[in-house]
Amino acid sequence: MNFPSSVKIVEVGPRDGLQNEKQPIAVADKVALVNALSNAGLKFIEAGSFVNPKWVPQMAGSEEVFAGIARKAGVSYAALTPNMVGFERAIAAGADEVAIFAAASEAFSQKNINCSIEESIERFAPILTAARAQNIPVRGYVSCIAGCPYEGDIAPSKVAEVSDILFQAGCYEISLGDTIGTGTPANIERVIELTNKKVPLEKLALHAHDTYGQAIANIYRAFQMGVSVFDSSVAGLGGCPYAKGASGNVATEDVIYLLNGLGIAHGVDLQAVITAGKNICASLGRVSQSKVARALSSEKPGNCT
Ligand SMILES: CC(C)(COP(=O)([O-])OP(=O)([O-])OC[C@H]1O[C@@H](n2cnc3c(N)ncnc32)[C@H](O)[C@@H]1OP(=O)([O-])[O-])[C@@H](O)C(=O)NCCC(=O)NCCSC(=O)C[C@@](C)(O)CC(=O)[O-]
Repeated sequence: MNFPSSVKIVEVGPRDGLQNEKQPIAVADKVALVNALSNAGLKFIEAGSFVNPKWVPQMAGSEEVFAGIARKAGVSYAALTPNMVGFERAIAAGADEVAIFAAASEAFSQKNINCSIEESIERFAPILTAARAQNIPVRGYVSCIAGCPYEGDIAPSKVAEVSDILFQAGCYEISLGDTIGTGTPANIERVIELTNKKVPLEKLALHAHDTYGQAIANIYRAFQMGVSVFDSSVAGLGGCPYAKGASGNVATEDVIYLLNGLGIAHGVDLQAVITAGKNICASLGRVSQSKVARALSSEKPGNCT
C-alpha cells in the first residue's frame, strides 16, 4: 500500500476538546495540558479560541492560556478566529497561526457563527488580508462534511465548493470536519475525491469525530487516498457546542497507535500523550475516550472479566 511517508497530527484537544466541557476548567489546567502535549512531541497544537465568550464560555481564558504556556521551539500554537475581533485578540495573545471556520451546511453556519456561509466568507476576507500582511498562516475548516445536526446528509459537492473558496482565498490547508461523526469510509472517500478536484491532496486534512465509531476507519481510508494531515484530540475529548450529540474527536492516542502499526513516522511519544490525557481527564473528572489509552493503562491487558 502506498501511504504518505509521514504524517502531520494537529492536536485540537485544548480547543475542540475543552470547548464543550460543562464544568469550569482552570487556566492552569489548560496550560498544563498544552505543555504536556508539546513535550510529548506534538508540533501543531490548537491552544485556544478567540470567539465571543458569551457563545463559548470555556474558551474565555484563551489570552491567559497563550500567556501561560511554555513555548517550545518548532511548535505552532494555533487559535480559532471567527472574525477580525478574534483575529486581533489572537495576534495580541501571540498565536503562531489562526484558523477560520466555515461550514458546508447553511443551518450549521447560522447556529455556529450566526451568519450564512456566504457572509462567513466575507467576514474571513479581512482576516486573510491581515494575516498575509503579518505572515500568519491561516488554516480553513469546513464543518459538516458528511452530515449536519440540522440538515442531515450534506452533498460532497458543497464541501468541495466551500473548500475551494477557502483555499483560493489563501488558506494554506483545508481541514474537512466530520462534525457529528456520521461519515463512513465510503462517503469520506467521495468527499475527498470531489474536494481533491479543487484542492491538492497534500493541502487537505481530515478532522474526524468518533460519534459512530468510524473515525479510525475514516482516517485509514483518507490516508490510503494520500491525505497526510489528521486532527485529533488527546483522550478523545471534545464535541461541538453547536452540534448536539457530537461526541469527541478521534483520540490522538488511537491515531498514534494506528500509525505505529503502519510503521509511519510521526515523532510523538504515545506514552507521554496517554499521561497528558490521564491528567486532564483527572482534572475534568471524566474517563478517557481513547481505547488505546484505556487498554495500555489497564493493569491486566486483555482481561475482560
Ligand atoms: C462568530 C460570532 C462572534 C458572531 O456572533 P455575533 O453575536 O453575530 O457577533 P457580532 O459581530 O454581532 O458581535 C456581538 C458581540 O460579540 C462581540 N464579539 C464578536 N466577535 C467577538 C470575538 N471574536 N471575541 C470577543 N467578542 C466578540 C462583539 O464585540 C459584540 O459585543 P457587544 O458590542 O455586544 O458587547 C459568534 O457566533 C461566535 O463567537 N461563535 C463561535 C462559535 C464557536 O466557537 N463554535 C465552536 C467552534 S467551531 C467547531 O468546533 C467545529 C470545528 C472547527 O472544530 C470543525 C468541526 O468539527 O466541524
